[in-house]
Amino acid sequence: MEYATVAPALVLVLVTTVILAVGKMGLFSKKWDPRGQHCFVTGGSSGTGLALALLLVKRGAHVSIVARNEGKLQKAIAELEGQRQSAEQIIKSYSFAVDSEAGSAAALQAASEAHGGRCPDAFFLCAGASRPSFWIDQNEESMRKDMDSSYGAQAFTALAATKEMVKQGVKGKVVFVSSVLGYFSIVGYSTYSPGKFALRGLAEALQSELILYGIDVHIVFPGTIYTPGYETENLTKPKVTLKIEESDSGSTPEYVADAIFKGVQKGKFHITVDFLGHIFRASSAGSSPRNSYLSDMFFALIGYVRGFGVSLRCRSDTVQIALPIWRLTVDSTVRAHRVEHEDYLRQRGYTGAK
Ligand SMILES: NC(=O)C1=CN([C@@H]2O[C@H](COP(=O)(O)OP(=O)(O)OC[C@H]3O[C@@H](n4cnc5c(N)ncnc54)[C@H](OP(=O)(O)O)[C@@H]3O)[C@@H](O)[C@H]2O)C=CC1
Ligand SMILES: CCCCCCCCCCCCCCCC(=O)[C@@H](N)CO
Repeated sequence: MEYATVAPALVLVLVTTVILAVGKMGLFSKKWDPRGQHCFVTGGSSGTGLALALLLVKRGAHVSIVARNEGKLQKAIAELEGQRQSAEQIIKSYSFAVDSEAGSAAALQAASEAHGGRCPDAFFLCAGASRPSFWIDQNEESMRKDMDSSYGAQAFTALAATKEMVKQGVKGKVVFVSSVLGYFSIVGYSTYSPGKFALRGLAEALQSELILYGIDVHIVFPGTIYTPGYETENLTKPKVTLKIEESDSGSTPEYVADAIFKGVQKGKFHITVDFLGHIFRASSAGSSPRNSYLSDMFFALIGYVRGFGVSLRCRSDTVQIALPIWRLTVDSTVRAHRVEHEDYLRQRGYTGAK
């Protein structure tokens, strides 16, 4: 191609990139301030939800936490009270199961009553649970149940919240908490990942549709978080799943809460909290709204090299190139587990004795 035709094209690409990048920096937009706002946090009695509720209380927000277990809620409220910034702050807990529209609407109504009937300004949907186990052990009931605790525990609250915000003309925020397992998956998560992927689908539809009402939508994709929920899931997690997860260094709930808050403040749509998350976000973004075109390009490049690593597998199983080859090592870890798994299948009566 002639220099005369390539040069203008390159300049055009460069100018467009700079315009998009500067536009996304949000230099001229005002950051969200939770002070005096009513924040509704589901799953606020434990782990990430509790850390987020604490952060919001420290920043002067009115906070309502929702979860099922009353004892855990009371303990959390004592912690939140300890961080109160002013006597005016309304800090309350509500015991409801939020994996149905009725439960979510009832929780929302109860929380609104403390504010003269006005619905909350921001919804942080942290409720959820995972129960890692082999696919072979599932049945229709367990699949539906796990879809309820991954997808339903957030989707129905989003529905109830949207209806109320629209009715009252509140231009609020809805923040979903998915997982990096909403971008990819591994052995053991066949009933959890689908719900976390589904949350992405829902968030993308709502990011578009709720523009109609001036409601902002965000979705978070954290890796391992050291929480009570994580401790519980590890009690039954297949060994091979634990092994693969060793390569994820994990984060504290406080670190994740801080990253969620900053992401929301900056108006990011897909919020990832660590390097691992950034790579998976950039390499599975498709045509989802982007945060930063420049840094996404960098992370996507690493993602691309990862793709290259996977294609090498066709020729040899032994090629090893640091990080890009991660996916390869996952498959070989699973393959190495086959012999042990055959015993498992026999013990459970799935296959006959040899
Ligand atoms: N920990 C991790 O490694 C990761 C977690 N995540 C996601 O982050 C979110 C928070 O997890 P984590 O920080 O570990 O929190 P925990 O598992 O420690 O706590 C979960 C909270 O959600 C509440 N909850 C669960 N189901 C319901 C329900 N149906 N109705 C109402 N409340 C409910 C629990 O209270 P109660 O049981 O009393 O109702 C509790 O307050 C979840 O959505 C999880 O999937 C994402 C990536 C990694
Ligand atoms: C590009 C190469 C990077 C290499 C490192 C990748 C390691 C990923 C391992 C899997 C992490 C699983 C996190 C689960 C979080 C979660 O949602 C559950 N704890 C359920 O609560």
